[in-house]
Amino acid sequence: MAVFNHVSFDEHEQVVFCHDKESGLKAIVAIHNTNLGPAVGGCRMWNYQSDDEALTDVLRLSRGMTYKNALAGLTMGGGKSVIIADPKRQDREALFRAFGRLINSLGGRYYSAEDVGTTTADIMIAHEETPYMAGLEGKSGDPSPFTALGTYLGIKAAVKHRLGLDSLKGLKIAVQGVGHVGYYLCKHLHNEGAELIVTDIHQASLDKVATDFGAIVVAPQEIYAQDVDVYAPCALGATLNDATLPQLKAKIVAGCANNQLAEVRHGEQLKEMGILYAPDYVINAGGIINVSFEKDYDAAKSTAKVEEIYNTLLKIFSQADAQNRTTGAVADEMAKAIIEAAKQ
Ligand SMILES: NC(=O)C1=CN([C@@H]2O[C@H](COP(=O)(O)OP(=O)(O)OC[C@H]3O[C@@H](n4cnc5c(N)ncnc54)[C@H](O)[C@@H]3O)[C@@H](O)[C@H]2O)C=CC1
Ligand SMILES: O=C(O)CCC(=O)C(=O)O
Repeated sequence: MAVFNHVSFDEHEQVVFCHDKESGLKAIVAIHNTNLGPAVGGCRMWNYQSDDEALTDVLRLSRGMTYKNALAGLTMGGGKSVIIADPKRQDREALFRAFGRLINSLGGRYYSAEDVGTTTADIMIAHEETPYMAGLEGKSGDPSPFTALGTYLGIKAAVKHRLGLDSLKGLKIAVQGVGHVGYYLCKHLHNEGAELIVTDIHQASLDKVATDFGAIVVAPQEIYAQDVDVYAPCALGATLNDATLPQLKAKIVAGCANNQLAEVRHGEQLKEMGILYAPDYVINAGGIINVSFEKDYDAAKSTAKVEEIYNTLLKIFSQADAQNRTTGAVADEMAKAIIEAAKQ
């Protein structure tokens, strides 16, 4: 397993592999860039099929956090951690205590938080072993509702730009993944009168959105080809790839999942297809923005900053049109300028 020659290695500052025999913890922490401040990004717990798959994920996710934090105007660098384990695992205390000790050993270069497969309860356990945890209960808490708010506003910005509409009323929106963020997102969309088509691999989550918001449920492999206005990827990454792009009928792709494009060229393909893509790390910054307010937490201030995502996206969309470039290329350029300026 190569690290420095890995296809997703992007001059990461530090990659730490950890094993704890007693708890069985196997984790990787990737600190991508700290120009803007200590690295901050959540911890994902997943049944990775191999160490290499976990490494790829943490390298890609941590890079995304650097760009996300920069473009959201936060004084935080980018990092992420992954735990190789079943996310449904029941005995979690020893595991997250060991994880907390791992994070503590990094001395504050990286702060962790909740992500796919982890909960704020896990984060609170780890916090007993280290101060370097964010999204704490009683402080900023679960970032998911704020990620959902930002994603909802990002969908509205994309609809405004691509369809010229101020409301989502009557629009059809396909949501892939109705977990922590997906559920709250569906609530916003439903409240504004959108028609929802959803999928997930977890039946109880599907039942809940069907009951609460009248969503139509389809099988996971059927979500891409739905005749909808917006496709919102809200599960795992790399779902925009060679197999799925030809199926898309949506005019807009805008969702909260990290690393939606399998490769950069899939962003170019979306542009050629006339599909407006809201860059993932811009539209899904609501959670990390909320986490950034952890100290002296103020929900109103956090909400106001999350609302800025709407205008940031409109600016990216307009610039991409004017320069005939992909939205991803424009967002990357803006983020890189901020990261470089911080270095100076
Ligand atoms: N929680 C947060 O505040 C943030 C989350 N994100 C990203 O948003 C995405 C969702 O995050 P959460 O809602 O927190 O995670 P979650 O784990 O609560 O929800 C993900 C959902 O996707 C479903 N899923 C997994 N594979 C699937 C498949 N092949 N087809 C359909 N559904 C599938 C899962 O069953 C689960 O219900 C992730 O990519 C995460 O990295 C990004 C920024 C912040
Ligand atoms: O909101 C979170 O879960 C923490 C930040 C993060 O990991 C993310 O934005 O992907």
